[in-house]
Amino acid sequence: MTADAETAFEKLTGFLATSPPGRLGVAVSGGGDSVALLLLLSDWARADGTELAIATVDHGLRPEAAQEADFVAGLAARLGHDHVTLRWEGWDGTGNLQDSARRARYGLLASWAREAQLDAVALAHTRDDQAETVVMQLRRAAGVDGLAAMPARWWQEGCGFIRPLLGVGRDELRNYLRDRGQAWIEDPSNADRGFERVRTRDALAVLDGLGITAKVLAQVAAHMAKAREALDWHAYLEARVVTRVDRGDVVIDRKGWRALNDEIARRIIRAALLWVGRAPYPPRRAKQEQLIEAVKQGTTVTLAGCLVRIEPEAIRICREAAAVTELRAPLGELWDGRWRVIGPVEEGAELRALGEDGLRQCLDWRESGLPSSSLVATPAVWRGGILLAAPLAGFGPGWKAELEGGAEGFFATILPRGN
Ligand SMILES: Nc1ncnc2c1ncn2[C@@H]1O[C@H](COP(=O)(O)OP(=O)(O)OP(=O)(O)O)[C@@H](O)[C@H]1O
Repeated sequence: MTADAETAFEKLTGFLATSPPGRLGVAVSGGGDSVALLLLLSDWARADGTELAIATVDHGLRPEAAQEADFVAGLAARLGHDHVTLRWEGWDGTGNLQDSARRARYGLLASWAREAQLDAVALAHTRDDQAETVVMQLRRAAGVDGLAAMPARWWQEGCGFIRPLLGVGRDELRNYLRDRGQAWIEDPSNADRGFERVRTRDALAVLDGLGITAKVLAQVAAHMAKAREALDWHAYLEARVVTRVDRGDVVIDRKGWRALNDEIARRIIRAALLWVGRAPYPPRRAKQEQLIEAVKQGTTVTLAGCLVRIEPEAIRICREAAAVTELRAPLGELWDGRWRVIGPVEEGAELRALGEDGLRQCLDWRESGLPSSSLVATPAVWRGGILLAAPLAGFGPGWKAELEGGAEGFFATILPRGN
């Protein structure tokens, strides 16, 4: 082994030693980083007796993608590992394509891992990717969380993801591949200056001259990740004291919240918005700060699919009715990503928001103790225009609505996610 190969292999082995997976998935695009990861992991797996399974995502966006998947399949077969190509057909033409493709990729990998009963899926992000992420976050005036950049381990959609090469440089991996005589596919978008990441890569070459190397930037990310972990713990412990979950709402004690350190107070509000509003990302920092100012002034506001309602003693964060008006789900499936409604089987019935019309039919809704603004955004069972049940408003015997993950699910979102 060359020096580069040895360092990369040692770092990978050290990373995996902390919690060795029994069956490991590897996400391989065919690019240099992930081909190197595959080769390194294949050597490690042979020595360790671990089973590897390989997946390539074909986003269906470039004609070459199918050939790239075949290239990876061939390599996996040569190394003696199973390979699957996961196809994405879901882009509806709305939103940011890159972002949608990335989210779809993680979704496809997670469901593959769950089905194949893999303990984790490894991705090939390198120290250089980490450094680029830090610089891109600087541009967004990020705080501790953003500068912590990419975590080395995290859990998403029922699947553990790991990035065992975050401590290894891209050049080391390329040298390793050359030494092994292993080809890879160069992604043409890596040279497209239309992408922020490519421009950032060029900027890093300039920063390098100032001693701000990829290694230094990756260290900054590691320091920030430690700080983030401490802040998450602090926020979690305080949330336990000042916050409770009331059905689907998060209710924060106003006095207790006002006495908190600003950063911790912001984290608790942000967690509540994410959990109630189901958004993949929190609102921008400036928006969060405006919201906090409004809350301090005692003004009720809406943000990120939530209604933040000021009560005499509490800040009640509930789902915004307008955000769920169009949501529909068959009975038995999750509604609004978190509610499961259970009751007698009803032909032709579906889940929709209770809404104002529905609430008018729930004569005893006040007995629920929930404000009408919360109730209108709760799940109800409808057949056409007929309301069959509204479990949270006490309408329809034999029905109940349960929160997926329970109230603890909220507190769990504040806990440190792992670095
Ligand atoms: N089409 C793909 N099929 C399988 N794995 C992929 C694919 N694209 C990316 N990956 C995995 O993700 C890693 C990072 O890829 P890349 O840098 O292109 O993603 P990104 O979009 O910049 O980052 P991220 O996915 O974290 O947002 C790759 O090294 C590989 O492990």
